[in-house]
Amino acid sequence: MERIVPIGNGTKGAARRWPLYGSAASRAIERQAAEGLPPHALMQRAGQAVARLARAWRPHARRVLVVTGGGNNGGDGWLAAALLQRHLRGIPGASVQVWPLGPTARMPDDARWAWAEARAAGVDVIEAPTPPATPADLIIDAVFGLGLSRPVDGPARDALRWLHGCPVPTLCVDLASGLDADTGHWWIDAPPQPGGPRITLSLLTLKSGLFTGLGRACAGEAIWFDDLGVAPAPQHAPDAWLATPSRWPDVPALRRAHASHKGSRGDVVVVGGQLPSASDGVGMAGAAVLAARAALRAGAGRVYVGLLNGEATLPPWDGGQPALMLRTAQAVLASALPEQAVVVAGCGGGASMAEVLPALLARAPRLVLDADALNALGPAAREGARSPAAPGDPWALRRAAGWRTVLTPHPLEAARLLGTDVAGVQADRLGAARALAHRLGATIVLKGSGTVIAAPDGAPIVNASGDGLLASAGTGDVLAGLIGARLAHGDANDLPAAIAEAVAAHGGLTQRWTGAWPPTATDLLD
Ligand SMILES: NC(=O)C1=CN([C@@H]2O[C@H](COP(=O)(O)OP(=O)(O)OC[C@H]3O[C@@H](n4cnc5c(N)ncnc54)[C@H](O)[C@@H]3O)[C@@H](O)[C@H]2O)[C@@H](O)CC1
Repeated sequence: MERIVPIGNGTKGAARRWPLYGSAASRAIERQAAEGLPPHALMQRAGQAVARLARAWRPHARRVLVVTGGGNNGGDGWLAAALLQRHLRGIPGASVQVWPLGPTARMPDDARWAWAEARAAGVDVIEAPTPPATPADLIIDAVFGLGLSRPVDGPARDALRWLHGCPVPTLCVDLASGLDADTGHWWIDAPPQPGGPRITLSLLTLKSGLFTGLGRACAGEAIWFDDLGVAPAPQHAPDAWLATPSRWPDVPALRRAHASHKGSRGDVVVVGGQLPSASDGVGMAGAAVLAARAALRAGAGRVYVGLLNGEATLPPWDGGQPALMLRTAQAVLASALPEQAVVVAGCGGGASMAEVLPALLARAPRLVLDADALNALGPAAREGARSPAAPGDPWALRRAAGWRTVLTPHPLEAARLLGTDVAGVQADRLGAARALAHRLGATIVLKGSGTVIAAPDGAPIVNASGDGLLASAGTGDVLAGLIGARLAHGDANDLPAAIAEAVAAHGGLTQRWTGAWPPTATDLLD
């Protein structure tokens, strides 16, 4: 059994790249494993793993309440109840209660066997928890696991509303009941944020839905994994990969490179940051500066900022990072920078972005499109999807030239590009990122909890770092700058993997934060 998140520093699991599986692949792996094992062996191992983690996490819990559903997730719960009952037997005040939701008569074979074990061990079966509001020291949530793929209503929904609002420490078996294993969609109308301390133990496989969408919000402080002694066969291709913790930017490696110079670290130019015009007075230059500062901070050799809107006066320098080279976007376009540097386009670009985007699409072999660059290309990208071989289609030209294009949409920007809405994107983030990558022949970084990095080929990568502290203005600009710097370093051969390193490093910025107040985007770069 290993803890997957939060990611520890230097732990055994830290350097591993974890395969993620959805429900279909998990069931196929389970079927194959079960064929080579004695009856009920997997459920026995699952119940043992649950009981072991329960005891390790809450060693002093005396009153345990196990809430079970009618499938094999419930079976895991029944077996854990049996084992905990045996462990606590004879201890004054100890009790193990099971609250079955729904009839036990139609349970699958494994679960029926586990139910019989629990009854033989003498667990107390109850109809519903009675007040007080904290009926136990520990709750085990074993209602739904892989088997949930539709909304929950009726008594089960009421029970889950109670369970998820309960302040008692809760161990979720496989998945928090209500979470979709494939997508991280939440199937009940209760808040996904738990009412008390919570952890999740994923069994047999790590499910994709644990790490994106509402997965992390529902799973609690930690996600643990027990493979039940099963190694998936090669034919079971992962649906996604969990990103490894990032060692980038690798400061010791930069230190060792005695013979390097700023030119060998690569150039980044950020094009965006609309300056306020006399007519509208709206300026967004800070966004481009943030992206540029992030690129510089992450080790890019030279970083330029091409600000939009020539009417306004260009600030002479950035007082916070005087090493940045400020100029107008027109001056950038008049130079060879679009061809030679990694171009990060869009941060704070406003409506003016549309004027420079066609030139950047046509000229920049390494292009990161963020924010207003994405807004500027919305209809064009959709048009490209309908007729990808249309003459002059920049996407077809970029693909043919083997140029690198990275899009970093948040869910609303992705929804615009896909012609859907935010709910549609969030309901299946892996699918949305993959669809966009296929459509444009580009690499997509779909931001949000569990950022998804999807290329046209191969399984997507899901980022595991970061937390709610990233939900503030400017952090997206910082991410775009970090991706630019990562691509500027010459060794980004595996593009999605390289981008995943930048995304992981971005998430890691909040992990370092120890302040009493939430950080601003600028604070994260200090
Ligand atoms: N069979 C085994 O040996 C193993 C089973 N495992 C466990 O088994 C789980 C999968 O078991 P199942 O396939 O039985 O699925 P679940 O136990 O997740 O759910 C199936 C049950 O939920 C009901 N259900 C589904 N959606 C519902 C809804 N919206 N409203 C009300 N009821 C609903 C179904 O009618 C069925 O009774 C895994 O998540 C894992 O916890 C693992 O421990 C691996 C080993």
